[in-house]
Amino acid sequence: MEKDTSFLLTGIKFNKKRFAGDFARFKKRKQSNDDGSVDDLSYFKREDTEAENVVVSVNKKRKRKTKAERVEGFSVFKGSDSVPVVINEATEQEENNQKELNRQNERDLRLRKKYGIHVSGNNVPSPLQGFAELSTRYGCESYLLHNLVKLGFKEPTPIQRQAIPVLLSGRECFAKAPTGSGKTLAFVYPMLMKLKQPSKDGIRAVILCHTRELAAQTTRECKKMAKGNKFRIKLMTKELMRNTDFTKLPCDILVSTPRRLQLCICKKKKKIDLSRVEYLVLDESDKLFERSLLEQTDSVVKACSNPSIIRSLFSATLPDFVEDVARTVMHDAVRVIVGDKNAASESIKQKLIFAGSEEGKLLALRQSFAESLNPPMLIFVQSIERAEELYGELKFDSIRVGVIHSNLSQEQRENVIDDFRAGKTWVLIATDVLGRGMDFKGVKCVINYDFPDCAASYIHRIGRSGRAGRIGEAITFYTEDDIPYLRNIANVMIASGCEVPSWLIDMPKKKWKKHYPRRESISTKPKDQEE
Ligand SMILES: Nc1ncnc2c1ncn2[C@@H]1O[C@H](COP(=O)(O)OP(=O)(O)OP(=O)(O)O)[C@@H](O)[C@H]1O
Repeated sequence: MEKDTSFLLTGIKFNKKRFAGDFARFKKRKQSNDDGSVDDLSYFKREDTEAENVVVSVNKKRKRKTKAERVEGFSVFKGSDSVPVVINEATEQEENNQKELNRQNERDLRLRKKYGIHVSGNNVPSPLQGFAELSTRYGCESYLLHNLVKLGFKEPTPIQRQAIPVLLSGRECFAKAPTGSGKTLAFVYPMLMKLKQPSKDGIRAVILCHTRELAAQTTRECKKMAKGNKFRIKLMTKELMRNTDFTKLPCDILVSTPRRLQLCICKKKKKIDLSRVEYLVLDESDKLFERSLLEQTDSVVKACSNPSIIRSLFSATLPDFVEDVARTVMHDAVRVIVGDKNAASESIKQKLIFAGSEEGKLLALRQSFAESLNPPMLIFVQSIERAEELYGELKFDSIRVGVIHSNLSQEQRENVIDDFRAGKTWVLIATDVLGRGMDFKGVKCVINYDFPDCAASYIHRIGRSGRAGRIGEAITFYTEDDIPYLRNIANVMIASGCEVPSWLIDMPKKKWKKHYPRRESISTKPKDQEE
């Protein structure tokens, strides 16, 4: 490949011939493992009796096969007259196998239908009936199951039911599932299971996140899930970049933004070696493929050159172009979609409010605080400048308000997040830097003070509330400038099961380019007093 071409966008196909060995290895991998003994399986709901039946019937199948082999041996001694018996047995065996396969397929279909899981790809592994199957089917180590118990997770979420078996069976995967539906565990857990034990064999897994905040959060989640094992899980911080000889860095899982990792790849001396990476996750993958991050993401994907690498893409939004990239770059990948492709999480009550003007927005906001302030609450605006302006307006009101955007130092950003998590701040004003991936427990309400710039951004922003099955609320202010784009939001609302007034449905659709209208500044000062 030429030096400066994009790896992701050149339509590279996996060379099955060249990697025939790996290909065969994937095929050979067993999906069931009978020796997983965990003391604590009773904690998990025993929905998995069907799965156990499958394991039992697979064993039966094995037994039958042994019988067939014995018959074959017998026929050798007995002479040719026993051959027809062998053929009959073999045919019977094949029929039974086929019947069992059909039954399994039906069970899979039923389970996928129940949880709104849609899959495409060859031989997609069966979804999980429950967490206990991680042990019975995949021999998951008991410390990992104990960690699930400690985290209070009783049942897998739909994306976890399907994506975990896909990744455990060594398949690449691109997945879309609603915000707050546990995608992090869906990619971290199989990674920990596959890595098995810590090793000093260079960097073994990489998780790319679009912001430092998300990278820090994902590192923390990884550590929680890996507790009890001595995996080296590292966050790519400025200090690490500055002070580390990457040629000597033992690291099982590295979590980073694409920019920081690219800088380490391009270092002249002691640069990072990603050629042994076995697992690569692109979280918020559609964001990573946007123009601003594409080049950096591309260099990381290219540097992860291990031919048997397992790559996966996760997001709550999966535009067609990301699917196209996934299909060209990935090998025999499985596509997993949970719910409707253009929907937001169904647990969020979505409202649109016509605020008339910029002044109207501020009035409406203050009025809603006066009627019922329901913290913690996030307010999204379209720019750094507007975030500061709104903060300037609200900081003297009797609410605890904070602000976050990319012009703050790393330390300031960390402090703002810590204060919000700790409940010291009730209302956090943010730009889209916080619009994706961040998991703040119990955010009750998201206000889109400024209309989002695209449908995906709407879905991610409002998805900061209504997480892990909790109820959330999303209020979106709009002015005349935003009216042409209302229909696009209405589509998301309809797809997520919200009621939408008929006049909105009748509006014409407008192709949504990035929507950043020039807005009047946020201020209650009379115009002649503004600086
Ligand atoms: N099986 C489970 N049962 C209950 N809660 C879970 C389960 N799995 C994950 N969670 C919790 O759900 C919350 C949301 O998970 P996570 O942040 O992974 O969502 P996500 O799908 O990545 O969302 P987003 O698209 O916004 O990034 C977290 O607080 C997590 O601890």
